[in-house]
Amino acid sequence: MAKPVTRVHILAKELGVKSKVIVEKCQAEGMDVKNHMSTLSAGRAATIREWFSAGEHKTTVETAAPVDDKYRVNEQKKKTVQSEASSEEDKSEQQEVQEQKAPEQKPIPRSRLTGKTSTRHKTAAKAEKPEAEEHKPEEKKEQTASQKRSASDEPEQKKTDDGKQPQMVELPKAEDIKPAGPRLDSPAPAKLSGPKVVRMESVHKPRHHKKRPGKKGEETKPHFKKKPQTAPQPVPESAQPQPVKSKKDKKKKEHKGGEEEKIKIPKIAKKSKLRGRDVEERKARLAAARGKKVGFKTPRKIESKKKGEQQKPAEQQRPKKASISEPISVKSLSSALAVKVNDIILQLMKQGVMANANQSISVEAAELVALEFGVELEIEHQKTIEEQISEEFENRERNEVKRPAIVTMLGHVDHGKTSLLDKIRSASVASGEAGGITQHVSAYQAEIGGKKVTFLDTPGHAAFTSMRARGANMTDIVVLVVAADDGVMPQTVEAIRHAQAAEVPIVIALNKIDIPGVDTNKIYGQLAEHDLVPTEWGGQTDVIKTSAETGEGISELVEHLDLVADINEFKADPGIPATGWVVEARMTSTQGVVATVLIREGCMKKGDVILAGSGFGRIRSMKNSFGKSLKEAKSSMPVEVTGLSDVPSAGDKFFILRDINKAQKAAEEMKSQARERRLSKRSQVTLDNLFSQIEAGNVQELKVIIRADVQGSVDVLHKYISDLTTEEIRINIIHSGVGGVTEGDVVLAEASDAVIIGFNVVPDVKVKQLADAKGVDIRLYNVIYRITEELKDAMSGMLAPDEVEQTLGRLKVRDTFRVPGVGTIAGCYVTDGKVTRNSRVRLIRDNIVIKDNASVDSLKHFKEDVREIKSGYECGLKIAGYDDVKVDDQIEAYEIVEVKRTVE
Ligand SMILES: Nc1nc2c(ncn2[C@@H]2O[C@H](COP(=O)(O)OP(=O)(O)OP(=O)(O)O)[C@@H](O)[C@H]2O)c(=O)[nH]1
Repeated sequence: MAKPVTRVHILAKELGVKSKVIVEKCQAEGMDVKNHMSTLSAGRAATIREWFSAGEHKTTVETAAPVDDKYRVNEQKKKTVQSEASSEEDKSEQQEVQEQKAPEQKPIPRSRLTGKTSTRHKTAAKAEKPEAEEHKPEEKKEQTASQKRSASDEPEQKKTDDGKQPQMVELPKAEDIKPAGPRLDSPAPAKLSGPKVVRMESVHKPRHHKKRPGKKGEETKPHFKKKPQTAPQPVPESAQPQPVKSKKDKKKKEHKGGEEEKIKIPKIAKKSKLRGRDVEERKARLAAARGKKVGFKTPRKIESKKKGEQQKPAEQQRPKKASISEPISVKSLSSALAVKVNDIILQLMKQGVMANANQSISVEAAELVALEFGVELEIEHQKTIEEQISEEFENRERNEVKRPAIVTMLGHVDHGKTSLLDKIRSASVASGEAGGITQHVSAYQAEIGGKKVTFLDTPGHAAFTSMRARGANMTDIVVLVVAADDGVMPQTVEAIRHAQAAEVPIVIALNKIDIPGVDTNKIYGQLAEHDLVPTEWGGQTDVIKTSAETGEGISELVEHLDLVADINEFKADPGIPATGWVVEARMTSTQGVVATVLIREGCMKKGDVILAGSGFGRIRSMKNSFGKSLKEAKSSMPVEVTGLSDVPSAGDKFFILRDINKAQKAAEEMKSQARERRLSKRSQVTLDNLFSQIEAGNVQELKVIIRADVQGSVDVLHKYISDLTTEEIRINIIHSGVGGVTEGDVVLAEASDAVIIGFNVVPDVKVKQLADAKGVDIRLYNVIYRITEELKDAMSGMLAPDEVEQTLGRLKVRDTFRVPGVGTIAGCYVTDGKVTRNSRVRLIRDNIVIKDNASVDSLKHFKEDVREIKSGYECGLKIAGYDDVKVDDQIEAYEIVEVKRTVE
């Protein structure tokens, strides 16, 4: 659906110029346009189009100072912009060719040129149709000639692109064209009021930019409906008829007669007055036109424009610009926009956002609402106290010294992570650490042979990644544990991806080396396949052979990790007040809140004021990972502290502060912000918002996770998707694998801001729920070209998922019945949602799609035909045209719904 307004970057894309150029030009002309995200009314957009269109869109008064020719978009340039294939070099060559050609073309009226007809010609032709009817046969002839020429121009055009020969051929022929008189089917010229309008709006640029991408085989993919391109109908000015006798049109005719320059000069002098009136008039016309045709404009606006001066008091009071600070609640938006809360709730509902007055909404939702009410919304990001404190800590002067490395162990199940950690810890105890192993701890510092290393014992890859997702990049090094008797297994690969995504050094612990007959070379080969070429093979990855059983290689591993810390210069100032992360925290009945924190840098003492997430207080007690009471702890040390007022979350930052009141204020603020955050949606990169994120400079790299039914598909997708990398955006496939989308994929996608592409696979219900909760975009396909098409469209801001699949329910096949003459009936149990007679269904076996997009032939409850069956009931279902249903198969019921786009 078209929108009443647009944004600078969208218009820039359309015109093929940089947003910055438009912004600068607008500012120079006194328009209130701030940046590439600024909204533009349709009137303004039309004015800007004219500035940048080298005379094609004659829609506004000629009041603005001319745009520098290099920014004007002529036909040739537009073509270049649209053509994805053309390189920067081509562009500059093309410009050169045009510049050389320009003096030749100048004296020739545009209407005489063959090739593509400009919008202006179309207008002229339309306006003069009645008289032209008399010359129809002649015109038809001309049309055919033009068509031929236009077709033959294509190769000529290409030559130009190659820099061999410029376009605009057959100019003399065009002079022969003498179409005269208007055509019958032309609409009557618009009658407008307003004395200062020099030229009328004649041809609208198609407003609908968001359409489904074209199907395979189509040469081009128009993103909006173009009027069928008829043959060019150039109308020489001399032959133009004058059907309208009004003064205004006479004036218009004068302009067409080539006296534009003369008229421009006095208009420039009256610039500001004219612009205001003209823009207002244009807005009114466009609003009225839209209201009639598509009716998406709010009735309020149309009415107010119809009434002219008599605006409603509420609208009069409404500001043109408003600012608001995050988090944005419906109430605060209501007062900022001067719009009733109920009206805002209504607009949000139209966007599919359900919120009450006190609820927080996302920035995007707020911007869209503001847009609907014609208010430009500025979002002020107020620094939270935590951010202020964090900044203060970052900006402190430092006297840095080496600190122990912080290490996380990852690897396949049963490859020996826990055994290795236990061994290191007991070796550490044996090597003189006081106390004893009293309990299982989530982090501890080992000291073997004078080398200190801190180990984080996270429960799995997901925890490691979700910590990272929260900004808690606690780990300096990942130790990848690979059992020598088992080699690289699926979870090892997953761990490699997580570690690679975290961009931390990876050290391999080749464990269980004590087991006889292990083939290390085979494992090296497997590791090399995942870009981890061992140093023994001349690569960069260190492999330490260990045995948690015999203790072999343990001290070597610790020494090596210490060395990596040296090489990577993990440094910190041990003297400044400490800061770091919360590793885990719990409430106990005896000690209150007990939190294990990891000091990233600095020093903390018993009695210090601590702020950790929503908790604050004075440190009552402090213990090391062996249960020994401490008075002081330094960089890279994990310690257990008590004294916090509230249980912080794992991954929260902590700070040692001087002022307890400041700590209390910050903790309270964080508590309320955490609540607000939970309520408003997280803005994860999705294909829908990809373009706006690229434009805003938030994304230079699109991270993708691929899941497919077979390895062959994974390989093909790898190639196709990697090939989409452009100058503006790089595609980075961070993980790929065979089988359904897993929870691990979703966690990885969330942490890395990646999009998941599934080919012939589906996520199970739990995974889907997780993805929804985390705002992770899972895109499912069953045709490869659709993937590349949609990615391309997303990257160019043209994605139009106006048809969206909506899952209705899931069924489990409990039994199958063969009915002669009918086929196989699946005896199903609806485990989730519902299935209807009109649903589309897909058959899934082991998370792999076996049959998709099938319809339901029959749906029965016992012997009765039914329209739908809800969760908890059994049914007999026949999939149309498919009989290979097996017990334990899953059937997913879904429907395709049209969803209004909300993407900018
Ligand atoms: N022979 C031998 N066995 C080992 C070694 N390390 C671990 N094991 C055995 O391997 C099994 C699994 O070890 P764990 O330490 O529990 O493995 P894990 O990777 O922590 O497993 P999860 O915590 O389930 O992921 C246990 O029976 C250990 O005794 C080793 O170096 N040599």
